[in-house]
Amino acid sequence: MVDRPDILCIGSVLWDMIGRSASTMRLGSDVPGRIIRIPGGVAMNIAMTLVRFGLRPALLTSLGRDRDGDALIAEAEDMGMETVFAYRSDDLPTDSYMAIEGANGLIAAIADAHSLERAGAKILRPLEDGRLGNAAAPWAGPVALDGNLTAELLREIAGSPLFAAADIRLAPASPSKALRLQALMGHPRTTFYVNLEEAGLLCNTVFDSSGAAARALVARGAARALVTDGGRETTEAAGDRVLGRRPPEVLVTRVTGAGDTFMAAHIAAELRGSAPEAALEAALDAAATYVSGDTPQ
Ligand SMILES: Nc1ncnc2c1ncn2[C@@H]1O[C@H](COP(=O)(O)OP(=O)(O)OP(=O)(O)O)[C@@H](O)[C@H]1O
Ligand SMILES: O=c1[nH]cc([C@@H]2O[C@H](CO)[C@@H](O)[C@H]2O)c(=O)[nH]1
Repeated sequence: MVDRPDILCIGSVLWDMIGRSASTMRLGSDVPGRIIRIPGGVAMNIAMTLVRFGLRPALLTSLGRDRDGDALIAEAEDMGMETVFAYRSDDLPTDSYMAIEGANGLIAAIADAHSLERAGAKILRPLEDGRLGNAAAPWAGPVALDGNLTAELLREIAGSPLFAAADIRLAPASPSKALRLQALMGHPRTTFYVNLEEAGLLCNTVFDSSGAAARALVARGAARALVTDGGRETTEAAGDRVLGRRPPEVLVTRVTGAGDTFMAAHIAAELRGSAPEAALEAALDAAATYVSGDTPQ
């Protein structure tokens, strides 16, 4: 018997290959550095952060029946995630992502999430075959949904009875995939977690504050939007309700992963029953602690 997970993480679970160099890099650079392979993909990154906040996430993703897939399953199990609902494909390989980071930041990255895209709705089977729900009694808990899914599958999810009772928390995968999230505009139970740039992409403009961005997302049909803006004010908007809070002032030692930390801490606080103000403050506190480097990565 499988215990009911606290939350479903739906989307990319893959291997990140990250090449890092202390040199400033440009097109054509060939420099010494380090290359590491770590679990990644937006759904996996969110799941890893949710585990840090004491939740047990289940992964709904596509993995090959290959060594890379087996190794990812083992890593996820070790971290305390539920992996039995992951779709294992006989013919599609496990996905991967490759990034080059220089002293001057991310130089370039390629996300090969083709297997996830080709698997399509197969990753959602546990939501309809009774293991996690079915059309008559759909999953009624939280779902972290990742913008690596194709726009077509996201549109299908938006109209599906399988998600009619779900509390959807949506996260973008990359600026180039931000527009895919538009499929969930108008969905009555979807919360968008985006930064200021992603909010601008979704609204086809450039915002100068999270308040303007969150209000604009709601005007475009988002049931709820949380817009972060680094060390500047974060805003939550839902219907007519707008809540803005400034993050605590801290000395920043790392930034990558701040958005995931904010989202996971906010979800965890709400699942504990916190009111909007307390949940937002808990998420900002957790993200501030994270960016100031007080917690292990
Ligand atoms: N300089 C900072 N001071 C305090 N908190 C910060 C700072 N930068 C980021 N944070 C915290 O992290 C949250 C998310 O930051 P940001 O808006 O940069 O997200 P992001 O761009 O999605 O991050 P990521 O680097 O993970 O992609 C902020 O709302 C804030 O709570
Ligand atoms: O298109 C995508 N780009 C990046 C990611 C993931 O985000 C992290 C980097 O920002 C990294 O873990 C990568 O796998 C993804 O899943 N899809």
